[in-house]
Amino acid sequence: MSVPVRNYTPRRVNWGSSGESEVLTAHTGELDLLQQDQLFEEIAWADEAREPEVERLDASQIAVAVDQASMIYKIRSSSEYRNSQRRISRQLGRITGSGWAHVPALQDLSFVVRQGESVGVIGTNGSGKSTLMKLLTGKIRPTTGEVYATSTPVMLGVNAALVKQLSGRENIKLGCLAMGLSPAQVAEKYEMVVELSGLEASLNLPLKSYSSGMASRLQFAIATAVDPDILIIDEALNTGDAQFRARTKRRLDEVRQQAGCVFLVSHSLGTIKQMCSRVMWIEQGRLLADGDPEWVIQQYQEYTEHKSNDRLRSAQIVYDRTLLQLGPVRIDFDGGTRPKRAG
Ligand SMILES: Nc1ncnc2c1ncn2[C@@H]1O[C@H](COP(=O)(O)OP(=O)(O)OP(=O)(O)O)[C@@H](O)[C@H]1O
Repeated sequence: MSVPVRNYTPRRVNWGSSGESEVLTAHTGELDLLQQDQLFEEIAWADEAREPEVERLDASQIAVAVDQASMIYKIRSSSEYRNSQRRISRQLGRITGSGWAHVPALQDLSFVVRQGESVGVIGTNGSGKSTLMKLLTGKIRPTTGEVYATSTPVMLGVNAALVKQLSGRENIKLGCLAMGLSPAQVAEKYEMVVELSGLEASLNLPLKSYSSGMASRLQFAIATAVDPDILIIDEALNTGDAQFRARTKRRLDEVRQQAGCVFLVSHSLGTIKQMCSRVMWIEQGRLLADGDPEWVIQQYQEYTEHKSNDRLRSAQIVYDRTLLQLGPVRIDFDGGTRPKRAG
């Protein structure tokens, strides 16, 4: 059975005051026309409905499929804000049922990740990376669209519970049991976890004597004991030294070889380059780039450099130019091949 994935490629780009426009197709050399100093006035989808390209995929190779997923958080507005606006808000509230604010976090994301891929996820603060990971684990449901996963992804964050009063050894055993391993499986995995943590010399000490980097390493080592099909790592590797990263890479390679896939969310571009075969850049809630790590990271660095020097227009140009190169994906499933929904 197979899952067709459709690529809609045409987009219309208008730039300059002359109102020139040209339909560009993603993945063509025409994009060279767009030099960095050109001003983009507008980027919009081409209105013309073109026959989509259909790429045939084997469903057994798919780990995760995200289909036009958007996420809007609905939160209560702060009381100070409500108080300062009381008179107006009371009147408005009568009409709109207010007191609630809507925070858009992700907009219309579609992509497919295959078994064996290691995907780096980058983006500036608040761009939507963690929200996407929460969608993948099923912790939250998308406001619109759908997220599918062939098995429940295991999220490894820096906040996994460790007990401060217990030793490293006891934490390994407890942590593995808490993740659902049987005592026999814990015994089987124990040495691997110890080796991966690289903390042999400190394992008899209580956890409260560990540095935050040591604690993160232990968390990481414990979490990878479960051989998850889909592993999500959120920032946990940043604190590790070069030796730890080398060991981690070996373990992640093993996880991938066991037909799994790995998502690594990190602000450490060096770690991402070292570990990942594919990089997604999420910015302002949109999937801006998805592909070769070197290329995506280069665009991202250019963008953040402009931003940090307050060159907002230039940053916007990099944003628009990068978005142009992304071939949007639309997902259709054949009957019976749909993986289960995440969550
Ligand atoms: N529980 C929540 N309720 C309301 N808004 C939220 C919630 N979680 C995240 N947001 C908002 O959603 C947007 C995306 O946040 P998210 O945490 O996904 O970004 P991020 O890329 O992981 O950021 P960072 O790199 O700083 O960790 C932000 O505007 C954030 O304020």
